[in-house]
Amino acid sequence: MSKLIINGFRAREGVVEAPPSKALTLRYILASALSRTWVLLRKLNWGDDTWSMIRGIKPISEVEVKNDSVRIRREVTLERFRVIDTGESGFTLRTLTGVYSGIDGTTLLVPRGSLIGRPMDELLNALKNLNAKVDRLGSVIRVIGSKLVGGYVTISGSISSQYVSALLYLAPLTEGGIEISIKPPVKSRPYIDATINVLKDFNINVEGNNDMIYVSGSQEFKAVNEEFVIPGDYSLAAYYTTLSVLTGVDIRITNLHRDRAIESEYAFIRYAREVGVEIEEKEGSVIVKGSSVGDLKPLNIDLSDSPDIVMPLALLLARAHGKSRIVGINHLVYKESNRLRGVASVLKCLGAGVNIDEVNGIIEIEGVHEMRGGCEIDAVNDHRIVMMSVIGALSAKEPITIINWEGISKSWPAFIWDLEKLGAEMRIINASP
Ligand SMILES: O=C(O)C1=C[C@@H](OP(=O)(O)O)[C@@H](O)[C@H](O)C1
Ligand SMILES: C=C(OP(=O)(O)O)C(=O)O
Repeated sequence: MSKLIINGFRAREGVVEAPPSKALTLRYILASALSRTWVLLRKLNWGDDTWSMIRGIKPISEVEVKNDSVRIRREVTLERFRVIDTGESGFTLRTLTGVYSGIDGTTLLVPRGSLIGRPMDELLNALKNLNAKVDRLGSVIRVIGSKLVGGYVTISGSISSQYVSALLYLAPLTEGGIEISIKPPVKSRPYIDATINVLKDFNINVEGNNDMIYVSGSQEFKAVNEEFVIPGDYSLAAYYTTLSVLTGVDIRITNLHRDRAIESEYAFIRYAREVGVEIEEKEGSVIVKGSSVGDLKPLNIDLSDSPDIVMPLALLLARAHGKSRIVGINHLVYKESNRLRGVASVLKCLGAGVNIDEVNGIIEIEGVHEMRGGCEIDAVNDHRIVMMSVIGALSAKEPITIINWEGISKSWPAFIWDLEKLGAEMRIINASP
């Protein structure tokens, strides 16, 4: 185990490129694996979750990885037994459980680390109601797949939108399609829309409104283009925005395209503006005017739709003048760690006032004028808690030590180097030789 010591920040360079979208990388890889024609995907997010998805599709597809691109197409194999290591990727485990339910053969899906114990039951029950043969042996999911008839199914919307994404990927593979009724409250809804948009890029027809979605069966995945370029990730770029504000340095973030954003993640830009940050958007770039930030305003908001921006937004609110309240985030406890607790522990180290209510999914934050530091944070190997800890620490008065930070590789393996280029002063101490 190593310790990451954050000493401070000396601005060096103000132009950075947003890392490619993790959520879209995974969606395009999975859809391409179901397409009979070759699809070229460029500028992928190369975090651990992408490798989990690539391992996951290999038994049913041809995959050629070259530089930062991948070519993929569906392959018909006679192989009828597969074991897949899904790593810690919730999206991979859930959507593959759905997809392999509709493909002949037995598949064992093996979750690792923090993914063991994350919720799956609602999805397994929904699939069983569609006559899929799925069960769980300890942490391993066993899927005995076959062509399913399809039908009507209800699923909770309050645990994870990825259950719905799983059913959406499965539906075209069934004979008669699936009608999905999502039981409210529906959390992370824009991620369902992101799945629907990617399916549309593969000629899959999806109908319906908010809580009722219908996807007809026996549809072919046929990519509308031979090539897709993955756009930047607004939920990851949010940490650059936060760094700009907390350190008072202007930063231009390239590779952010409004028209291809996932709304859950783009919402960060809207809230940052509400807090009082000046942000300009032009030609695929976001320019954050950290140097002209005055007093930040507190917020009272519902982030049911946007779980992944809670962490960077909490950092901004920790510097706001007054008390903020974020509600609707019960689902933060089901992520790579219990993120309500993670956010609280980072904010405490920074000296902000914080109160969490895990039952009702609420965080209250009392802003401070200056981030304190001088403490140790256990980032519990949760990539978004690591990012929050590092960015908070870069603006703190006293050095902060972060342990269990290696989980950063889930979505942004180059995070530490990318920040060093901007002027972050950090060092790593290896606890063992
Ligand atoms: O579908 C996706 O790509 C995601 C959906 C969200 O999860 P939930 O739907 O479980 O809230 C989000 O937190 C996760 O990082 C990515
Ligand atoms: C929760 C996340 O991803 P997943 O659910 O796919 O593991 C995340 O990236 O923060």
